[in-house]
Amino acid sequence: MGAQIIDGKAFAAQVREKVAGHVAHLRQAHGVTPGLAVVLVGEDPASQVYVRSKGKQTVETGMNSYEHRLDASTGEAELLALIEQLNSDRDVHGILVQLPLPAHLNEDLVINAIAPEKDVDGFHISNVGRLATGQKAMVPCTPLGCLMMLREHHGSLSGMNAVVVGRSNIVGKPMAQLLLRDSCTVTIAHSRTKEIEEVTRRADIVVAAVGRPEMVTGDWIRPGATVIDVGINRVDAPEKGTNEDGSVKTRLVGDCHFESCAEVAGAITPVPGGVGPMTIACLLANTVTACCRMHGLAEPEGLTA
Ligand SMILES: Nc1nc2c(c(=O)[nH]1)N[C@@H](CN(C=O)c1ccc(C(=O)N[C@@H](CCC(=O)O)C(=O)O)cc1)CN2
Repeated sequence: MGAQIIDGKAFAAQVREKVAGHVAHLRQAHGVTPGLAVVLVGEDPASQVYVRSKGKQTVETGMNSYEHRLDASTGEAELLALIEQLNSDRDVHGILVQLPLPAHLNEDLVINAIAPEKDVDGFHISNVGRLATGQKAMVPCTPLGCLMMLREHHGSLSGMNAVVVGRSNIVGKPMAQLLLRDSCTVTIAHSRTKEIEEVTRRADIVVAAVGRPEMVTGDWIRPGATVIDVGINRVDAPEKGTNEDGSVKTRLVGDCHFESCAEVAGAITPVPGGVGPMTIACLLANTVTACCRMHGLAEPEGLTA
């Protein structure tokens, strides 16, 4: 393995430290405590873990955490009424609705009901448009985390060739916008891209966000390129044996085949411990940013796009 490992866990800890420092300053100098409201509908086990972790880290960094857990059968009107209440609550600076929502709820409708200035996920159509047109926006947490790691690793990204594999609204598209804003030459590749390996082989930076386990292999990567793996896929791991109930044990893998990519790349993020931890750290950063913007205060340095 030749590649340097980009340690997202350690980098996320640094981001949280910066967030905590700025929160302490806001409280002492301005008497303001940022507050984050997280809404979870239903009992999806992974979502429950993420929401618990968000609440814990919010409190650990000195902010107020407001958790709203709603039954899986909650109707749209009830959810929208809660969002309306949080929109007008002056103690709440950030609002996040954990995704995925149960199938009977319209995700776009719900997200667009959040006040754009409190939309710490950066998913509201107004923030999407502002990002695309180079205006001040709330930026989606996962792409923001990737950008922070790339800036830390490379310094300037100006003039680099970046290929984003995946075109989702949550990661692929905003990632491409952020790289463009940092003056990269950006290509978005996807499942229909012809000779995709040749496209990625031209890249100085490959961001893989397709949701397909280990799709990107070492022969897709230009020697020395930086690989950011956004995928978090749980796959069977028969080599680890079975659980007490007889089911096969599992392991997490990214969208990149780690071993073969790491042979060729100059730097790579692992899964787990790469992009994932940065997602929650950037949520905390966005909450502080939203709070500062709402109160007309200086934004923390190094925590925004
Ligand atoms: N409203 C939102 N919903 C969802 C988002 C989001 O950004 N906003 N992202 C994901 C889930 N997510 C946060 O919500 C998230 C996913 C993964 C991790 C993480 O740290 N992963 C670890 C591995 C964890 C494990 O062992 O299972 C890692 O990669 O090291 C954090 C947050 C979907 N929903």
